[in-house]
Amino acid sequence: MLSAHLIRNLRNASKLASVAGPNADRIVNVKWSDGKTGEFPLIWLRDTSPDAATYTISPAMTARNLTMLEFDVEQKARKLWIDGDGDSLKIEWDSGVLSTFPSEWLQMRNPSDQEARKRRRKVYLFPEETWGKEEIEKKLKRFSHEEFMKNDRVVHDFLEAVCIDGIAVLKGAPQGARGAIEAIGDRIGMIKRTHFGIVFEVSTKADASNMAYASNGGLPFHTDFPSLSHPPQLQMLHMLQSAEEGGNSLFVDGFHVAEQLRVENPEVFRILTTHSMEYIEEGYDIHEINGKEFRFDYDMCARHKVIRLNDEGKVNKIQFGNAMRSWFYDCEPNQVQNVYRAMKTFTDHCYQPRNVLKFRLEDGDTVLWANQRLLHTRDGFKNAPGKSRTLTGCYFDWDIVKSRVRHLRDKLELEQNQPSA
Ligand SMILES: C[N+](C)(C)CCCC(=O)O
Ligand SMILES: O=C(O)CCC(=O)C(=O)O
Ligand SMILES: [Fe+2]
Repeated sequence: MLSAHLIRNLRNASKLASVAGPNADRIVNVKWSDGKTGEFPLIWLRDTSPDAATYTISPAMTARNLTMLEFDVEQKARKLWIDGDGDSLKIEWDSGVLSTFPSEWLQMRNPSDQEARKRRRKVYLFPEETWGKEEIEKKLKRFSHEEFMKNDRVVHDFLEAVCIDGIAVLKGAPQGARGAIEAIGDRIGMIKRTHFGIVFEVSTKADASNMAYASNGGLPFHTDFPSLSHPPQLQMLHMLQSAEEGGNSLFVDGFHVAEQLRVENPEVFRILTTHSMEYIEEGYDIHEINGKEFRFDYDMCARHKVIRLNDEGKVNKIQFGNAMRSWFYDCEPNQVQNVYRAMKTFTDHCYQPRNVLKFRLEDGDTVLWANQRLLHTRDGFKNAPGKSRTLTGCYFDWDIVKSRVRHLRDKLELEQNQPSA
């Protein structure tokens, strides 16, 4: 569904004035009464025609009925005309199918309108705004846990903040309430299960399966699970019992650090974006599933770059963790020293005070962040007598988180909502 706001804007816009073509490139040219124009590929108009023969649209599904196997990509139109006093474009196809395209439907999707294309790209929710310490301290968004649990708008705003800043905080769940992480997880959608279970507990334990469980010490900056080729994209931690002293949470925006290196140390940037590094994680974790203890043995191994770039050269993934880094470099021995220098410089940048966000999770606070973008850690801590610092945590993937944001934009009729079919 389209937001009332968007529909109003488009309705107010203008009427269709004329249609011409298709031309030799099979483009249909449309003009609106306010002078705007649109170039619509004929075959695209057939393929996306908003009619019941072309699409099945029900509350449970939006899907195209046409199959590519049977679809004639050279098909022609018998007749094209502007109908209803400029309200719609009508096309009668050779096959006999009749399509009706409302004026606002065409404006919204106009492939030759740069604004329409720009608006559509926002549907992927990739508006990352990278940050250093100063920026994030000003804009880090904190929401009330209680409001999050009962108000959909808060769920939307919280998750949207995570899309943009890569991190946001929920304050003040009922203290010591086990189950808070599951309840938040249910509000978001689906928790991503890993070899540490659905929900894990961070506390100092015997036979630790991870460095975070091994001592009250601090940890080095890391992303979780560099041992995986597809590590969870988001991580959440909820503080059940905070330490008496220390145990602060630290975050650094890996995308920001990567961009700094690109400018300030191009050789290090080159090595980290071209040389793959291997990570291993061998051991077992005992966790609970449906009230029963479950032992999972694993032998994880993955190889990837610390900084991964997409096809356009934009930084789109950070993965690094010193605890799981392996011994294998798969390069000539004389290159290894420089790989170490690069990892060292990357780490030094992560720790530079201009880059680090540090705060304390109080009992009942929760933080959700982008695990393939931010590196995180905690500093060492001292427990209050008879108490043990304890957090619970879980993971998510972007598809679920972003789906929730889009769904809420639709349900709450927010301005940013976009059409599906
Ligand atoms: C938080 N925990 C222990 C469930 C997983 C940590 C993964 C890592 O150290 O990379
Ligand atoms: O103890 C903490 O605050 C965080 C530990 C950690 O790195 C994790 O749970 O992934
Ligand atoms: Fe971690």
